[in-house]
Amino acid sequence: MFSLNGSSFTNNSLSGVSRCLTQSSRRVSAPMVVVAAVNSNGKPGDRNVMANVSTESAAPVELEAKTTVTGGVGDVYGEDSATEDQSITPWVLSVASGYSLLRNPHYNKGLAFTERERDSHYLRGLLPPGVVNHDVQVKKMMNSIRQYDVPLQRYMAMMDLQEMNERLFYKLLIENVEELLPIVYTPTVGEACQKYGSIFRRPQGLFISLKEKGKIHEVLKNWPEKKIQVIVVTDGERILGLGDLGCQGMGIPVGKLSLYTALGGIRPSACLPVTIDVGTNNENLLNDEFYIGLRQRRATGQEYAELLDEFMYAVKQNYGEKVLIQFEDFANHNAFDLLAKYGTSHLVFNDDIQGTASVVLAGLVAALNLVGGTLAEHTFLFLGAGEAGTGIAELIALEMSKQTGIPLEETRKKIWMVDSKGLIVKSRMEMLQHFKRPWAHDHEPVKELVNAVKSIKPTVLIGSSGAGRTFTKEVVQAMATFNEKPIIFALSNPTSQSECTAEEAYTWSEGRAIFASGSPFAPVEYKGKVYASGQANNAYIFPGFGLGLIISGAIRVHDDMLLVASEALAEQVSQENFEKGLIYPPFSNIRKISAHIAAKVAAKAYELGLATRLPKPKDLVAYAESCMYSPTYRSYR
Ligand SMILES: NC(=O)C1=CN([C@@H]2O[C@H](COP(=O)(O)OP(=O)(O)OC[C@H]3O[C@@H](n4cnc5c(N)ncnc54)[C@H](OP(=O)(O)O)[C@@H]3O)[C@@H](O)[C@H]2O)C=CC1
Ligand SMILES: CC(=O)C(=O)O
Ligand SMILES: [Mg+2]
Repeated sequence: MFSLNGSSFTNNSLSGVSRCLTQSSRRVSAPMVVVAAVNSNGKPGDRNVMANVSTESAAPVELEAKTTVTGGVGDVYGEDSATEDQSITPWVLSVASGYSLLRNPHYNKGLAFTERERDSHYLRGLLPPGVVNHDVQVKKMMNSIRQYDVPLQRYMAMMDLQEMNERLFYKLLIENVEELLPIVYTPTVGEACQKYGSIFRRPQGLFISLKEKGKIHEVLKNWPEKKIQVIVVTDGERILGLGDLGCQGMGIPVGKLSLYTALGGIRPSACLPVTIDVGTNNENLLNDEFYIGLRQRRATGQEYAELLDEFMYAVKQNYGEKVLIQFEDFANHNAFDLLAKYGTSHLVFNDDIQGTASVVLAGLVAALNLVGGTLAEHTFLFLGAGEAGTGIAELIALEMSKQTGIPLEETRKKIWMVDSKGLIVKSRMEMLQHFKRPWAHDHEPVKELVNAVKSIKPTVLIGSSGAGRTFTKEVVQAMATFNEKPIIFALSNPTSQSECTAEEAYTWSEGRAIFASGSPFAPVEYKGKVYASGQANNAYIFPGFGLGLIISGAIRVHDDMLLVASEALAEQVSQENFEKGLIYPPFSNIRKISAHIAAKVAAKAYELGLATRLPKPKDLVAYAESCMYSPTYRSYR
């Protein structure tokens, strides 16, 4: 659905085949496009009102008298109150048809338009005569994508499809999720971000740079959709384990939001990808003639804080209290502060700190079925004490504390961390960033990971360093000497940054490791047995988590919601999965999993008094499922 400003009116106006709806109230069941929507008398909110009458659904929609084009009732566009010397903008609601219908990704069905639709929507001659159904289109598209050997080419083919036929894109992704997730998400999305400047074609989200300071509220209105429910925002400073990619980080919010739709059932039109561009400290990008972002070093301090603050309040002003803002891939020197600052005023969620914590805790709870013991009986060692590492550690400590009644300060002592300077110990306290301090325990300094492993003797080793191949043979072998079944998570993305490969984990532990990684690895054969590893990635959590917040109308995120999301995910691991050594369920079941996560998160929101959608539905799983977007084609009258 497009609501276009004056400048794009010509491109999208519907030529001779357009028909205007001028009655004050009528049923509409054809694809509708707002072709001109310019604030007529400078009345704030006019464009929002117009967006409300537009709909992506082809289902009949009642247009209330007060929101129709004829003015009069309510005079929402100021047409009646305008004096003769005041100008107003003439605008129409048009039915998308003919060429413009084929160019509209929300409504285009390509060769799946029926004979009747081809007649009634002026499509004759614009399409070849063959008619194929949605299933055949999916089959054909998968064949076509499989022709590409290079993952980045597959990524670009998927992006082209998303811009051409949205429902085909989502059907393809949902039905082939295990094959396509590594394309639209990690690892390929990492390469796409590195090359985003060269492959950039059309806007997939909003770029908000320092140039837009003071105008962010207006910039948000340039986005064609008005009913936004989820925003994923990055400032591009820590893109996966690839570092500062500046404005090119846009691939991440775009990818995450396509998973919100495919995996969590959030309507595509309700998703808004945003990249905040405050510059980059990446010299290669600054010197790259094809770089698409601001060519300056990163703004920091007050300048940074002011831009972010303006953004956060403009979002609330535009989309209301209940829009979910997911912070993604910020550097840790901003991420923790932003979460703390806006956690009390906005519905915010940091995927790297909180989503990752929830998915890893789920994997650990499931792994206990294979190794035995309770969480509190295990000892944890992390390589990497940043957002992911300390976020996971805190949630494990919280869960241990809830299970045992032991205070949090005590349960934290079961968790150790190594950063780039070595083991985090009390003697380093003064020099530590605030988020590392709870993990500084009594121990002599240790520089190398392998020595920390030998000294602490963890049962669980978690890599969250962004540094590839740091779980060496010696490290994995050490884990395997004092653990019958060492639990090893190599969380760093993309694949190049994984702390070890699946093959290394199984081979060096002689097939005994319980292994999961952030980016997927193919099954490994070791001594005649095949080992399939799980993907410990926050993609299991955030789509269902966000859905739960939305369906309950939650106004704040609470740690207990992360715990129940974890529990819901762990419950979805079947006996059959365990028998294969898996601690996560297959992604092919993800929509069912997301509905369960959503139901538990929503239930917790109601319990905590944070839900605003009343009354509470009786069966939250069924309700969550009923709210999920389906990419099935609609029939156009
Ligand atoms: N699987 C998943 O779902 C997720 C995976 N991740 C991945 O985790 C990684 C880290 O992300 P995040 O925590 O946000 O990043 P941060 O930058 O916040 O933290 C990185 C941490 O790793 C430490 N570190 C870096 N290099 C080394 C090294 N060679 N040896 C020891 N420690 C090292 C850093 O040390 P110091 O503090 O001293 O600089 C820091 O403590 C990324 O690759 C990201 O893709 C993140 C979120 C979710
Ligand atoms: C998965 C993810 O969020 C990350 O690697 O940053
Ligand atoms: Mg991330």
